Order: sequence, then C-alpha cells, then structure tokens
Amino acid sequence: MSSMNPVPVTPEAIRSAPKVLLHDHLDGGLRPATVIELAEANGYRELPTSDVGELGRWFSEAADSGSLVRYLETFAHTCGVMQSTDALVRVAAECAEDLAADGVVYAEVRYAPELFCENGLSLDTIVEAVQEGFRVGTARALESGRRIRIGTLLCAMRQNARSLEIAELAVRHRDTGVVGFDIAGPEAGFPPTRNLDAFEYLRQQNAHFTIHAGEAFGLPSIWEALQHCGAERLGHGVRIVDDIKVDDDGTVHLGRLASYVRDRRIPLEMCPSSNVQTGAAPSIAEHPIGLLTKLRFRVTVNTDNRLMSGCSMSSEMATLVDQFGYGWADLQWFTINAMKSAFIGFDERLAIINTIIKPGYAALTS
Ligand SMILES: O=c1[nH]cnc2c1ncn2[C@@H]1O[C@H](CO)[C@@H](O)[C@H]1O
Ligand SMILES: [Zn+2]
Repeated sequence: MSSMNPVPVTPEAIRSAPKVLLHDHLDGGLRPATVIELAEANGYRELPTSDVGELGRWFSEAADSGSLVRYLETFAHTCGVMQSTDALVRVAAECAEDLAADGVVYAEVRYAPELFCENGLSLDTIVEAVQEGFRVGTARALESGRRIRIGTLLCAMRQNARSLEIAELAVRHRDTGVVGFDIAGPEAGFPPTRNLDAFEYLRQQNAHFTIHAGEAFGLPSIWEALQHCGAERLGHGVRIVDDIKVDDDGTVHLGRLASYVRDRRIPLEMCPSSNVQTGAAPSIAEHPIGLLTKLRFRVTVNTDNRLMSGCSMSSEMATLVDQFGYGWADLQWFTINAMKSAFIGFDERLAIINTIIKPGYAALTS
C-alpha cells in the first residue's frame, strides 16, 4: 500500500528530500561571514559593512533592484574577495557543503573564470582551484553523512569577448569535472550570436552548453540561443510565455517557438526568486513557472544566486509549494526533470534517479 501516511510538505521535510540544482552561481552563493573574512584577509576595502547580518541583508536589498544590470553590480563584492587560489578553494568547498546540507544530491555550479584574473591568476589555475574546493567540500559533506555530486559549468561574460577562450578552457578540463559551458551577464544588447565561434567549437567537441536567455530580454534571445547557437538548455527562459496565449475560457495556444521548446523537451532552468528581484516576473505567485508547469514544459527549479536572493534550493521549493500548492509528486517531477537534463552521462543520471531520487520521494509519500 502506498500514500497511506505521506509526510506533510513542510520546509524541514523538503530539506530532507533529494534535490537537483542545475543553475547556481558560485560567486552568487558565498556565506556573508566568508565574504567578510576574505575581505579582511585580502585587504578588500569596498564592502558596504563588516557586520554579517547587515551584509546578508545588503546583498538581498541591493539585488532587489528590478533590473538585471543593477542586480549584477552586487557581484563586484563577491568577485572582489575571490582573487586568490585560497579564496577560490574555500568558496567552492563551502558551496559543496552548503548544498549538501540542504539536501541537494546533484548540482551544476557555474562561474566565470575571467572574473578572477585581477591579481594575475591564470584561467587554468582558477579552474583547478575551484575543482579542488569542490573535492574538499564534497569529502567533508560525505564525512557528515551527505553525498553530493557536483559538475562545473564555466561561463563566459556576454559583455567581454573571451567566449572562445573560455569554451576551450571548459573542454580542456572536461575530464576533471567541468561538464559544460554558459554565457552570463547583461542580456539586452549582447545577443548570444556574438559568441557563435565558441558555440561552433563546443558542438565540434561534442561538449554541452546552456545559455542565459529570455530573462531580461524576450523571444528573439531564446530563439537565437536555440536555433543559431544550439543551446541544449535555457538559463531562465521565462519569456517563453510571450509565445503562449491563454483565452478567457482557458484554451491555450502555443506559438511555434513555444511548441518547439516543449516538443523538444528543452529544459528551462527557472529561478523564481531571482526573477522577481530582476523584474523578469512581477511576483512568485504570477511567475510563469505556474503556467509552464501546468503545460508540462520541462521545468526545473533553481536558486541562481543564494546570497543575493537569500534563498536555498529547499526554500525555493517551499515558496512554490506555498504559492502554487505543489505536493511531493510535483517536487519529484521537478527533480527528475533536472536530473534528466544534467550534463553528466546518461548512466550516472539514471543511477541517481533510480537509487537516490525515486527511493527518497517514495519514503516521503508512503
Ligand atoms: O541571472 C543572471 N543573469 C545573467 N547573469 C548572471 C545572473 N546571475 C549571475 N550572473 C552573472 O554570472 C556571473 C558568473 O557567475 C556572475 O559574476 C554574474 O555577473
Ligand atoms: Zn544565472
């Protein structure tokens, strides 16, 4: 007999459930206390405050700007304190520990190596330091009884012109944990097609990539990301709703692009709290994730930037449960969607689904 005594979907129970996170920025997930300690250790003097509680609040308030460009300004401080290999190892280790403690069993964590070169570190040194940090954090998590697997995505910044170089870097480190590539940064004015040489190179190399698209800019950005660049997934992709019409009687009409995205099962890396902060969605209750989930797009739930949004994978899911009335079946669906869409190999994805995710949810619902 199943479903006789399901565990109530509370924040604590959600924390205990296995979760998969595909879109999380390393430089958007530091602990406030670590930002302060690294600033002191490295002589970084630009922080708005050296009080831990105040700094946490400062990040979420400053990021709550209603504009992606202003939201992104807050990263000057996190990147400012991540300019040494020691800092990179520490931040990556704590990231792995924090995600594992939150019940995340598989995560793809991304960052832009080109942002950590201010003191002369080479791109390869930066990647090696972050990988070392993930190894350390994963091992520490395992010691406290939490198993997490982390894959790394390297971002190139849209406003710079280094995407081919970063794509080559990602391929160079593909056998030591870098599983894919992305472009991030301001979307308006920087279409993904500026980076076509990088995407062509990645396809030639049979490498994986996602693209931030349809966040601060609409359908043309999504269309270019998919049809010109060949993105396998969409970072955010919220504006795909501009191609969906719902009549007063509830009849739904998908435009050709929205149909393509749903038919091809293109994963949407949705980040509800971040989208409210940047103005991509008016509120969580009105976030397109509700409609897209109802229409069975391949929706995944993500944190984007845990520091700037003051969120975790569990809190993000708990908020959705609150606003949309989701239950365990929905949370398992998001989780399996994410695992199916991960950039690691098929056999590993299947193993995590069958040996960790399904038994984990079964235990909560029976
Ligand atoms: O939601 C987002 N949209 C676009 N770019 C972002 C977002 N969040 C973070 N970054 C950018 O990605 C860089 C690498 O991690 C960060 O430094 C930030 O500038
Ligand atoms: Zn992002």
